[in-house]
Amino acid sequence: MTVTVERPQLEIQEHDKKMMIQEETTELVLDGGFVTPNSNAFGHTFRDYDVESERKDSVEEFYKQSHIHQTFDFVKRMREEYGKLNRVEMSIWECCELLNEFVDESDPDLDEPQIEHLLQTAEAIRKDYPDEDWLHLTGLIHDLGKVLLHPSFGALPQWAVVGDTQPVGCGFDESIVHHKYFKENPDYYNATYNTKFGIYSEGCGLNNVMMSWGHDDYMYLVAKENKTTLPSAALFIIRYHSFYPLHRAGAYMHLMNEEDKENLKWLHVFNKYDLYSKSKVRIDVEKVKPYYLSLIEKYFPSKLKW
Ligand SMILES: O[C@H]1[C@H](O)[C@@H](O)[C@H](O)[C@@H](O)[C@H]1O
Ligand SMILES: [Fe+2]
Ligand SMILES: [Fe+2]
Repeated sequence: MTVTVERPQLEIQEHDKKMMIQEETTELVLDGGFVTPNSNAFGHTFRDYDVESERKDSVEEFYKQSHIHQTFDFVKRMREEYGKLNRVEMSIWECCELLNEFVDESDPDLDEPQIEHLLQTAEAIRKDYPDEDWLHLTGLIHDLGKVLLHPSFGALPQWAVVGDTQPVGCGFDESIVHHKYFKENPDYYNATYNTKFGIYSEGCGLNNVMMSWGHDDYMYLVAKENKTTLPSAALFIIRYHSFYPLHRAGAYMHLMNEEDKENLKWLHVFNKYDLYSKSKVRIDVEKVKPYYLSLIEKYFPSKLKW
């Protein structure tokens, strides 16, 4: 398996050298030294949705439900409803703690509580990019939108919160995991939606594209409406990190504008840590907490509307 990542705005010669070496070795050494493992916590390659494993059937059932129910109308309703941000007031850290009880049913690679995943991602980035504090914080918060699973957010079903995302309002690309279940989605037969562009146009910009509803778009809304000072690349990462059809398979590129293309470079960097830092190695929460609290204070108000 070869993973190609572009490290934006930085000298890439060193990186290129490593990429050449990695072809010869079994483990992939990338960027500042993060070693991407060959197999996940269950001993399989990452994001293999077909391999027989203890999570295979439940993950497939998850995508079946998701693909049936994520329609254009559903997404529109959810964006309007949850965009009000009138449910809870809490800090970023309080939200991290709320996630402790949830396990993501869409994930073939991880069955740990979500707070572990947040810290594993953030800490892995921090090692390789010590100066990009905004990217550390992005790692910590990128999945906070999964609080939609919590009773105080209406306890949404997993299919309305997690899993990969894709645009609605245009055709479903073949690269989407378990694509066949879209045949049970009414939009699949809607002539306005089921073409390459659907209701969109060439280069219209992802900001104008409605994405299937879940933790990405929700957390983007929370961060933006609460006036975070994080850079636009951070908001882009939060909003599209589950858009694997785009950032992994290269689908839907025709909808991107120039700004999206710039931001996509950082999403590629981020994705490696999001995906490959998933492991059974625990992080000492109390030890790293002061550092992350200082970042939260730098980039967010003390209480946010959710
Ligand atoms: O199963 C995972 C998980 O839900 C992640 O949080 C999401 O970002 C991924 O796209 C998805 O495949
Ligand atoms: Fe996620
Ligand atoms: Fe994640």
